Amino acid sequence: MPDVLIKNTKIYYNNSLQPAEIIIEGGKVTKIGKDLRVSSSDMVIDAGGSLTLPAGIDVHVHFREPGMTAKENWYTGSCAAAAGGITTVIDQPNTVPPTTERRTFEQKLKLASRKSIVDFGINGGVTGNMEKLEELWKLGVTAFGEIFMAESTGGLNINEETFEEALVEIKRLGAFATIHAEDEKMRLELEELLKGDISCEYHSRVRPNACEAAAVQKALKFISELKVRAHFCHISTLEAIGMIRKEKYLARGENREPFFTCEVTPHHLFLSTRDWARLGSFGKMNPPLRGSHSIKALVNGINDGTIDMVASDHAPHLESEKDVDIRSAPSGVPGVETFMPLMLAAVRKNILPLSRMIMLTSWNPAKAFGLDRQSKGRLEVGFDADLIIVNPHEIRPIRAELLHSKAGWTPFEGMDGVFPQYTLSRGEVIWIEESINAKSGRGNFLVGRGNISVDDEENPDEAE
Ligand SMILES: NC(=O)N[C@@H](CC(=O)O)C(=O)O
Ligand SMILES: [Zn+2]
Ligand SMILES: [Zn+2]
Repeated sequence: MPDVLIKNTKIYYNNSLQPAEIIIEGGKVTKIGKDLRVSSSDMVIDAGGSLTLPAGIDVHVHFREPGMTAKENWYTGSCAAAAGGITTVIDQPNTVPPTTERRTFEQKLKLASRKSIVDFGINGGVTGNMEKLEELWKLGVTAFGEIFMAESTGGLNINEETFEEALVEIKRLGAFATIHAEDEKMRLELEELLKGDISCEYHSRVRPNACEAAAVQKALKFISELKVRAHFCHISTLEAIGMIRKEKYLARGENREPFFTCEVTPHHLFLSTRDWARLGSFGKMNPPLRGSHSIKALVNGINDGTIDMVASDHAPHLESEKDVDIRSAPSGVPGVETFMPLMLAAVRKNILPLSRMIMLTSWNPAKAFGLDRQSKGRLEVGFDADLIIVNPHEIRPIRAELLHSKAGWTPFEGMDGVFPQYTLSRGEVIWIEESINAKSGRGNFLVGRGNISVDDEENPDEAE
């Protein structure tokens, strides 16, 4: 008897939506068909004609634990993820203490394993800790970074020399670098020049498009010289999109995969410098809100394949912390729970096709971050049953009071969202009828590629 039968649903298959039934056994999808003639199962979900889609994989969250648990913790952050249709997250290293060595990695792993209700990866931080990268990689970090080329929350930014050294070491390890690309020197110069500017828009001026473009250019140079696998976090500008498009075009010309991937956030897609008036210091994040030309370029980039994935950069801060003058406010906005709802609403509005949205939120992140190895990222037989069931016609305004992050507010208040009716993680229903249905700690650690014991297990013949 199957564990779960999803019936009366539609899936996206062969370029169209098709009626389907799905059987889940042992946490994996084991059968998909039009009419599977199953007489009984432990659990039957009648989807009532709604869609079943792969759940989201969010490769960029800041769950703030250890050290900043007033803002978020692994339980609240993962509940927000589940309620928003995300079943896999990758946590960033700028916690307190930062995840830059064995001790702090193990501390975070323990906390996350005890509390998370969704599966998770943990990234390793890059500061001056060159001699620690190997141990972190072997412990199973998913990737290194986000490596901060400029100042942001946590103050983990490094200079150009250290950045290059880190990429050399990451290449040596056969690992993967994720990069927060903004130019610190330019930011500091502009900070000096814009001293008298006390408007909120100041934050967009002190980190202008050129600030991101300069850093992306430098990083691209190192990446292609070293041929190191890399990923650009939260790309936000017309200029950066142009450079990335060109590099990918050159790679195609040489008949090879590009060395890098990139992500864009929902806040850079759906908010703009026009929102400064509404959001004030709550609109402060790095990179900052951009103008309409950049937003058009991002939309083009997600449609033409220049952008590989969407990630939330969920960076919760409390209302009391944000509600101060623009210079004192911390940078970052919450977004893990609104990520999929905003993307699904964008599909409804024909901003992008459903097929592209599925790629951007599940398969592409799984592939880039090596989670395909762990059966993540597809609604297909043999893959983990990480699924959402959604009615795409059910658009409702986003309301902070209904969200689960400790942040308690959202920059997307009142905007349209399509929320999941069900979220399943490895076949378990963890979100149903507007409530969480999961024990803390049910989430699994997705050990990274560098962990030797994993490789030994998977390829016993190849072990040295
Ligand atoms: N995006 C932000 O503005 N803030 C992030 C850090 C980061 O991603 O730069 C945070 O951790 O608060
Ligand atoms: Zn960042
Ligand atoms: Zn971030």
